[in-house]
Amino acid sequence: MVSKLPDGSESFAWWELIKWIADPLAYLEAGARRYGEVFTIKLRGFAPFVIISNPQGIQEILSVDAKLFDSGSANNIVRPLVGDNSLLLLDGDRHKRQRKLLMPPFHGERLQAYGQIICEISEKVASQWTEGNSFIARSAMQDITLEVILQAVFGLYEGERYQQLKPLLAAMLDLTGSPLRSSILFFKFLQRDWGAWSPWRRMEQRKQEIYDLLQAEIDERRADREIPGNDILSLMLLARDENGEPMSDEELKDEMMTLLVAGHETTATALAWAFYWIHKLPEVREKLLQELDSLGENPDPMAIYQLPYLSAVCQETLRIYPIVPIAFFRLPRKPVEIMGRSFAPGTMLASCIYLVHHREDLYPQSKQFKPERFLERQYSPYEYLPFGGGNRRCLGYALAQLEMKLVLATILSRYQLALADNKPVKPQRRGLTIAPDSGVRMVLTGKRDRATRAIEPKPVKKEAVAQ
Ligand code: HEM
Repeated sequence: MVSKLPDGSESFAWWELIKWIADPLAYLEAGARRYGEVFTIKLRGFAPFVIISNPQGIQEILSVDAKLFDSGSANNIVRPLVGDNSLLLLDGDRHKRQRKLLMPPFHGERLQAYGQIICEISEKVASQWTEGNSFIARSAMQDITLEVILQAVFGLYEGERYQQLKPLLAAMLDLTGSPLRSSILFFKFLQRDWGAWSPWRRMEQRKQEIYDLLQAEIDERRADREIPGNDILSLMLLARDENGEPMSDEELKDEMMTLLVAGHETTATALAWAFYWIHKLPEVREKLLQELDSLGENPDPMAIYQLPYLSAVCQETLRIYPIVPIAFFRLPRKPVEIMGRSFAPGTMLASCIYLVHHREDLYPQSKQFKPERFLERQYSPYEYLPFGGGNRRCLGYALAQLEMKLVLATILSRYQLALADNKPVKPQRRGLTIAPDSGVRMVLTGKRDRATRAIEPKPVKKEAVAQ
C-alpha cells in the first residue's frame, strides 16, 4: 500500500512560499529540526515535495534504473530561462540521447584542452585589477567562467557577438539576483507582461536578444561549409536523430542557452565562496600557497588539478554552501519504496544536498570550514553530492572542478588579495542557487613574485579525495 506523504508543512500557505524564497537554507534546517531526515514541504502554487537527507535514502533514489524516475517534467520553474527543449526539461530516451551528445566535450581529453585556456582567461581578468581598488569577486569570476563556457559552446570568446552576449546574459541572470527578484520564478502572476518596466517583460526582452545572437551564430555556421570545430555547437549541428533528422534551430538555441546559463553562474558563485573562505581563514590561505608554490613556476594544469589540499578546499567550499541546495526532483513512474516507506507515482522526491552536507555524524562541526575533513576521510557519492547524482548528475561537474582549481591557483599564486571589509558574508538565494549576499568584495593588495613565495614548502597529507 502507498503510504501518505511524510509529516511536514500542514498547508499550502503563501507564508510558507515566502519563507522558502527568502531563506531556503533556514527553511530546510527548521524542517529537519522539527521532522527529521524525511519531511514534506508544501508551497502555494506548487505540488508538495519530500525532502530526504539520509544517505541511504538518497542512494535508493539516485542509484536506481533511470527508467523508473522522471525529473525533467518537474523542472518547469527554469522553462522561462532556458526554453522548452532544454536538457533540464527532458526525460526518458530524449534526455538520454541529448546527454550522450553533450557529455564528451566536458570530459576526458577534450576537457584537458581547456586547462591552458582557463589559466589564460584568469590571468587576463586579474591583470585588470589595480592595487588598492576593490572589486566584487563574484562578478570577476563570472567574467572568467562565461568566457570559458563560450569557448566550450562556440569555440570562441572574442569578437563582436561574444561582446554582445556577455552583458546580456549577465543582465538576464541578474533579474533573479536576490530573493526578492527571484520571486519572478515562483509567482505565476509575475510571469506576465505588466508593462515596460515589469521584470517579466525585461526577462523576455533580454532572452529574445540573446536568442537573436544565437540564431545569427547558427546561420553563420550553417552557411560556412568548412570543417566543423570541436565545440558543442559544431557537434549539435552534425547530430542526427534515429530518423536522420538534424536538431531544429529552436532545439539548438534552447540547448546552448542551457549550457550558457547552467555552465557559468554556478561555477562563478562557487569561486566567489572559495575566495571568501581562503581569505577569511589565514591558515587555509597559508597552507594553500605552500602547496601551490611547491609546483614551481608555470606548472602543468593537470599537476594543479591533482593537488590534494587545493582539491580539499574546493570540496569543502561546495560542501558548506552547496550552490544548488537540493538536487532535481525525481518522480517515480511506479510506486517505490524508499527507506521502507512507499511513495505513489508522481511524488516529488528531493535529495537534499545542503542537509546531508551538514549532518553532524558525517561532518562534525559542520558550520566550520575545514578542508582537512576531505583529506582524512572518503565520502560516498550519497554523503557528498554537490553535483547531484545518477542519470542527471551535473553534466559540467568535471569542467566546474577543473575551473575552480585552475582559477584559484592562477590568481592566488600571482596576486595578493584580501577581503575588503569584515562584514559577515551570508548565503542568499540567487534564482535557484545559493550565493554570497554581497558577492564578496575584495581588494588587490599586491603581486606575488618568486621572492615572496615559500622556499621550502611543507608537504601536505597526500590522500586526495577526488570527487
Ligand atoms: C560548481 C559548479 C556547479 C554546480 C555546483 C552544479 C550543480 C548541479 C546540480 C546539483 C545539478 C542537478 C543534478 C541532479 O539533480 O542530480 C546540475 C545539473 C546540471 N548541470 Fe551543473 N553544476 C555546476 C556547474 C555546471 C557547469 C560548468 C555546467 C556546464 C556544462 C553544468 C551543466 C549542468 C547541466 C546541463 C545539468 C542538467 C543535467 C541533466 O538534466 O541531465 N553545470 N548541476
